[in-house]
Amino acid sequence: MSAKPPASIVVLIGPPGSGKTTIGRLLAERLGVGFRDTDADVEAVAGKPVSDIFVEDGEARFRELEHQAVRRALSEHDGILSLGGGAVLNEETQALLDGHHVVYLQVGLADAVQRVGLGSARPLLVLNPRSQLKKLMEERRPVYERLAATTVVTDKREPAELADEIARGLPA
Ligand SMILES: Nc1ncnc2c1ncn2[C@@H]1O[C@H](COP(=O)(O)OP(=O)(O)O)[C@@H](O)[C@H]1O
Ligand SMILES: O=C(O)C1=C[C@@H](OP(=O)(O)O)[C@@H](O)[C@H](O)C1
Ligand SMILES: [Mg+2]
Repeated sequence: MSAKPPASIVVLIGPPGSGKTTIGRLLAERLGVGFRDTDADVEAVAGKPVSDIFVEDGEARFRELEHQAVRRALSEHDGILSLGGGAVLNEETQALLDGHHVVYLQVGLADAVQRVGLGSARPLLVLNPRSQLKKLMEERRPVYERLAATTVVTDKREPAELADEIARGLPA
């Protein structure tokens, strides 16, 4: 019996508010493939929302669960995988992305702030979302750029239009 070939997965990375979850879902619908999101997978394993994991178990525990979620999704899944914005800070997670098609959704500070709003769903952004986002975007930009095969600027553009553009640019 032949071994199963490695799954071909498109991985979306970028800061909070870049649209990874929204565009990943749309892209999967257009391509007729499965969609997974590491935040949803972590929540399913932990049995509680990301914000509760941060408060009750701490960020370090969230990052462990997140790394395990990326590993599991990359080994089981075949389709589109959206990561949480901070997942790529882990060097072991970065290594797992090797061989997959990584798309970086770029967003400027103004659009990102507007998109994440003032909700408490993203615990890192609860206090002063604008300055927190600015800091984490500056710190992470080089990592996103290094890992990406494709970069898509999302400012002032509709998710549907972006999903179409990404679909057209994927390797055959
Ligand atoms: N290109 C876009 N234009 C306008 N709003 C967007 C766009 N992409 C996402 N959004 C909105 O911004 C919010 C955050 O999007 P989400 O997909 O959760 O981002 P991420 O997963 O990267 O944090 C959602 O309310 C979503 O509807
Ligand atoms: O950037 C981050 O460190 C985080 C981003 C969030 O996901 P999104 O990027 O999908 O908002 C979520 O994983 C958690 O709140 C931490
Ligand atoms: Mg998301």
